[in-house]
Amino acid sequence: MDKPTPRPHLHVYDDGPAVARAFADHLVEKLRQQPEGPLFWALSGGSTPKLLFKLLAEEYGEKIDWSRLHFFWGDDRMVPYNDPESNYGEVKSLLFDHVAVVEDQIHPVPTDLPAEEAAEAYAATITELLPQNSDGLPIFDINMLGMGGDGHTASIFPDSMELLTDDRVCAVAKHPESGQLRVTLTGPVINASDEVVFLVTGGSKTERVAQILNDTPEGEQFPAAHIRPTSGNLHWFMDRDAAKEVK
Ligand SMILES: O=C1O[C@H](COP(=O)(O)O)[C@@H](O)[C@H](O)[C@H]1O
Repeated sequence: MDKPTPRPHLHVYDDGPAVARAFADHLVEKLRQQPEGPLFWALSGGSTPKLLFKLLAEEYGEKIDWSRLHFFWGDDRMVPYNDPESNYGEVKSLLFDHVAVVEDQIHPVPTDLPAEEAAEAYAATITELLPQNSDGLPIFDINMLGMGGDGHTASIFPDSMELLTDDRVCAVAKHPESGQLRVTLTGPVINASDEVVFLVTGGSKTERVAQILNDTPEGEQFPAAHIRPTSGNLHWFMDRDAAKEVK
């Protein structure tokens, strides 16, 4: 018999800033519980992470041993690092420029390469640096994700569900409306993470969150519903608006 999928841990706070603070505290606690060694963190873009990076820079500079953190991205857009669309560029200006991170431990997607080459090079970097599970998949300690209003996560969109089972570490994705190219971690890699944490806020996500977390048949068509780490450590940090219709 298949093992039942454990229920995600749901955490609901008043608003986006409270969600960002709760995640920052969660990170501090994770470092405390795992007091030695590196912590491999896959970051995401999005509105709530922006609040998080600003908060970490302003209030957590001294609370975190930054030398233990190794930074990667769950997805990034194929734009220069100084483009406002760059997920890496955002973290650099909001966080890395203000705290004692170790430069050599920051691993952005090499967006100066053509997209397919960038995906392959990024997969090679991740494979070289991270520990692997028995299936040869890299293990991120924390994979932080957002969810778009269309149910996408990382850059796995509803029209490219095959990326949820792709056997590569990274793949090229295309935004369904703008056609913008991106590099994303694939589903098996996200699900091999020791812990996955969604940060989702705002009333524009209420219906999608309910479809996914209430286990409705409609929810299955959205990539975010298929993120079920084999470790069982799945957390959804939400504000009241996003979680309003979760039963
Ligand atoms: O395109 C992206 O969007 C998602 C969700 O962002 P949000 O602003 O709706 O929270 C994000 O997780 C992903 O990294 C980003 O590239």
